[in-house]
Amino acid sequence: MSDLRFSANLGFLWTDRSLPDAVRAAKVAGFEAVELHWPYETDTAQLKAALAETGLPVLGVNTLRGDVAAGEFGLAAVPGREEEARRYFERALGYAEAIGVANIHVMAGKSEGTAARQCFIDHLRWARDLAAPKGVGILIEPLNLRDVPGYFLTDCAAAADIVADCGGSGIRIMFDCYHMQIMGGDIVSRFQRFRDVIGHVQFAAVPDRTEPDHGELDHAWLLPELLRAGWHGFFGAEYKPRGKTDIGLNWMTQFR
Ligand SMILES: O=C(O)[C@H](O)C(=O)CO
Ligand SMILES: [Mg+2]
Repeated sequence: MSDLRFSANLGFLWTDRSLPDAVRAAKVAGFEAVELHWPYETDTAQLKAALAETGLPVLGVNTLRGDVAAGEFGLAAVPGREEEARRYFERALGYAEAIGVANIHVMAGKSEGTAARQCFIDHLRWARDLAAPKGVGILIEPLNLRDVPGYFLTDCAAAADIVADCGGSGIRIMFDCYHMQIMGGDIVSRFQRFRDVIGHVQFAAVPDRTEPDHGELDHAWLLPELLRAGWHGFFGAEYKPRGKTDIGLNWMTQFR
């Protein structure tokens, strides 16, 4: 593999296997890290064993979204839901400590306005102060409004302001090229502008969020360009395979 290091997002990849077996599959495919969405039903001992066996680090887990059937997508920026949001964070932190996870993605939820922003900031400060002594960082991710109408956080500038208002340390932006392209594009200059507060990068084809081998974004150009723009971390493959995950992995060969 070139200088690019890839992380397999197991919320989308190898979902036909148990999570421990998905970790093993990621290792065989050449990924150098994994990231999870909501692994909470998976036994931590079994997951830990697969991680130890493969040596893959876990870059992140998400806080729970709430009542998904009712359209909820996180609670951290939803006034009136503060206690539940804190319980979700504590659950994520407990799981992160049990298996060893670098970051928790705190999901903001659907809301708007100054009360929602203040609610999010209060939650993030509290969460960061709880997680930092345990060596766990916080990520916040602007999402696109086409997939998640009404989501509170949709824009890097707003996310960077929130990080600053939280005091700057321990909280970073998850820069997902898929969402960024849908919410205005200009990905490389946006990355450069917010580089100092970016803590993870993800990608997928736009517009269909499948393998990064077609569509609006030329990943063979974009990902090395982000390295040139100063990114030193992993690139999270957060796409929904068109078929079996293994069959769609040819996109990786262009980076070898
Ligand atoms: O959908 C995404 O891009 C996220 O990274 C996520 O974790 C859940 O929405
Ligand atoms: Mg993402």
